[in-house]
Amino acid sequence: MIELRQLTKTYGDKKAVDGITATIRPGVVTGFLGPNGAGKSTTMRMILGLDRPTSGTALVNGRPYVSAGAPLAEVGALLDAKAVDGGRSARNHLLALGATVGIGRRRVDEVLESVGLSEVAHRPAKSFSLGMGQRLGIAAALLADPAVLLLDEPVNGLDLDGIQWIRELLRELADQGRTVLLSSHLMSEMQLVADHLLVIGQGRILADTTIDDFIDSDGGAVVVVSPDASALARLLTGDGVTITTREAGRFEVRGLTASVIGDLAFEHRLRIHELTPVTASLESAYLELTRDSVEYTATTPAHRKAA
Ligand SMILES: Nc1ncnc2c1ncn2[C@@H]1O[C@H](COP(=O)(O)OP(=O)(O)OP(=O)(O)O)[C@@H](O)[C@H]1O
Repeated sequence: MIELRQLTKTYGDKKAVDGITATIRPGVVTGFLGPNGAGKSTTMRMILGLDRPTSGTALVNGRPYVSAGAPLAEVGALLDAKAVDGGRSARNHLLALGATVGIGRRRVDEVLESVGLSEVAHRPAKSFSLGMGQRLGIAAALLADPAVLLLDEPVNGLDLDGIQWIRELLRELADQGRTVLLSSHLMSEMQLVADHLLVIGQGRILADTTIDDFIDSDGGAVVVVSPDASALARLLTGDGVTITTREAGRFEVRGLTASVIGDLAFEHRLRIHELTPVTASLESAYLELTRDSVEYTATTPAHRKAA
């Protein structure tokens, strides 16, 4: 179990993590999600004692991780899959790591087998593809059989097969009663692997919920294409209705059904060329939730609200 209580990290006048309180439970895969710069890595570093909180606490199994007796056996972490001596073989890398906590060949070979690297175990790590490197990083995290796993962007760069593999592995680890926390800024990947979501934006919690409830919280939207878009958007604007202009003549409405929009347009003699309900998806719920907290955005017009 990981417990965050009012966890805060300030760099200069920037709050990278701003009073996060959450409990990450054993037995489920928790996805830690947020746009670039949201504070995910900083939070994970504080959990691992690699960064000191400005205030608040991060506890692993009831105490700060730095004070854990056998750190490798307490928390398995993948923070940077490239942090490997590339000249060493995968097996030697794990043997060297294992030697620090009395883990020998048998366990190393077992872990190599479980991440599917047995056949390339003698190849130098620098010859590994991105996906193989991620597998090696995960092998290192699993080595001492920890009860808590913390994986930063573990599916980054993996192909669909690799993502499937991680999903099954994480499910198995959670089913064994472990605490599994993994971060990503991509909802599409998270949707495939997590049961529970902790969503942050600009250092603050935006959602702490199951994936199913997260999807349900998004009522879906209706896409409207109309040559009278401005007049129609003005007509539809009201309490509980959100209108987002995607491009000239096309906007998205939340809070009204397609039939209500169609009837209103008809009554006011406004033309509609397209009226399409969009089923709620995790991706759309996520984009909606984090829209105002995206720190680095390439284009703004797509998110502009209609007048
Ligand atoms: N050592 C540091 N010094 C100053 N600012 C920092 C430092 N580390 C992180 N930050 C800032 O804190 C904020 C949170 O960064 P962090 O890396 O935790 O975000 P993230 O959610 O992991 O992002 P990404 O998805 O891009 O990895 C960012 O604005 C970042 O620029």
